[in-house]
Amino acid sequence: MANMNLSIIQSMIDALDKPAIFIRPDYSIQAVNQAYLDTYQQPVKLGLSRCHEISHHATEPCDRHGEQCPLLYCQQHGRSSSVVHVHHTQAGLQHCDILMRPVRDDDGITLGYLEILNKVEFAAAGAGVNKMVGVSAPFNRMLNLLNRAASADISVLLQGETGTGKELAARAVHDASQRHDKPFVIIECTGLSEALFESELFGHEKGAFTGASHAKKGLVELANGGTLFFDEIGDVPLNMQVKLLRLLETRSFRSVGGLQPKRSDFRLVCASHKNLLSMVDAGEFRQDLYYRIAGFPVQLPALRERQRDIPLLVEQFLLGAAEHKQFSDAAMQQLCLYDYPGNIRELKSIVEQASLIANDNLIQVEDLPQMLQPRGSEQAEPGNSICSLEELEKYYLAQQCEVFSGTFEQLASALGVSDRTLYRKLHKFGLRYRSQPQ
Ligand SMILES: Nc1ncnc2c1ncn2[C@@H]1O[C@H](COP(=O)(O)OP(=O)(O)OP(=O)(O)O)[C@@H](O)[C@H]1O
Repeated sequence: MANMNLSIIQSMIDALDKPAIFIRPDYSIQAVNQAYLDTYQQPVKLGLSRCHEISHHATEPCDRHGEQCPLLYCQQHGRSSSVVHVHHTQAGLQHCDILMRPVRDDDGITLGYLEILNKVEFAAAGAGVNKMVGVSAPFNRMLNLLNRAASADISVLLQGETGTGKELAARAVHDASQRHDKPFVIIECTGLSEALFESELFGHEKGAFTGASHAKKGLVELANGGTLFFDEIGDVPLNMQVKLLRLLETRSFRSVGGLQPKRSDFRLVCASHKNLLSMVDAGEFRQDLYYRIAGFPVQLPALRERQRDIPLLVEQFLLGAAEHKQFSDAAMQQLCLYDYPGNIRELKSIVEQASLIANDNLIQVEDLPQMLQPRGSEQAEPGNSICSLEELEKYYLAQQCEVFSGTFEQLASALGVSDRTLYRKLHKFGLRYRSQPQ
């Protein structure tokens, strides 16, 4: 590449305050800025060092290790790519949101790729800190979406089964947004009566109703400048949905007993474990409200879709429950095989229970709750955990859904089954492959 072009690119990345490099299609780093050099441990030799050697300490590109390679995506699709990877940095393992763009000359010839890195501060690849913990591909894909949503002021809808971390994700969006130093206000929608709904949300004036001895600000007003989080929005009854819609459309409201309209400037985040679109179809949720709240929908993966994160989460929860204890290999295997209908919350409670039950520092299979005991364990040797072939099949499928990088059809073919059979098996085990047809 002409030196002229390279010096322009160098000046361009020098102007960025985020770590950035310019790489060639063979992954070699041609230009690097100071922020990048400060972030990573390995020294960069221009023209020789390859990006994956610096960020992953790996001799091969990321896609050989089951991660989506942003450079490959740019090459295949001719457009920018964005993905979250876990990198080796001076500060240890860290989630980085990578934005990669092809750089072309005046004739449209691709000169190379610009890679800009953005640390995902609200996630952790190791236990010990109060952050969203995980390293699996479905978890990293979710981080990528949360990070993107956080930087805009768009309304975010978090959908996922109970206990998948929706409230934690809502806080992460707030903490990573420009509103992070303003209030984060939670509205728990389950079980709110109409009267409570209005006075909780909009506040009331003195004497507005019996017992209103003083005026009280509502949650909407308290959230001014910050984020308003509606947890379990699917539980808001239809007659209250109209009032909610009006608030969201105008950002203005009237307190109970008040005459003057008030305004509040808030960022909206909603969560639901129910499928809101099905509720719209069933006439249980207003369609106009759905489109108002679902500016940026994010699906949180179930724990059974991110089995790789279980040992890390277990370590995290042991730190809070019994720091000196650990699970035996057989017990950890059982933990990884279980379904977790209650997701991360259930895992946390299982870890807390088992660590209390274990008499010594090594938590054994026998210390786990009944539903995690291997089938037929009455006949099995103590500590010898045999799992059924069906469990093994589910475990293997869940792993492949996480690491396989091809299409749904390619996954079926790699597993030696038809598309229909794969679809049926995934459905049976409550699993989903990311590019699975609906
Ligand atoms: N990635 C994670 N790392 C560590 N802890 C997590 C993670 N995700 C969730 N948790 C923990 O799991 C528990 C459940 O999380 P949370 O309350 O955010 O789930 P939820 O989806 O909002 O649940 P619900 O649908 O029941 O309201 C909490 O104790 C939370 O701290």
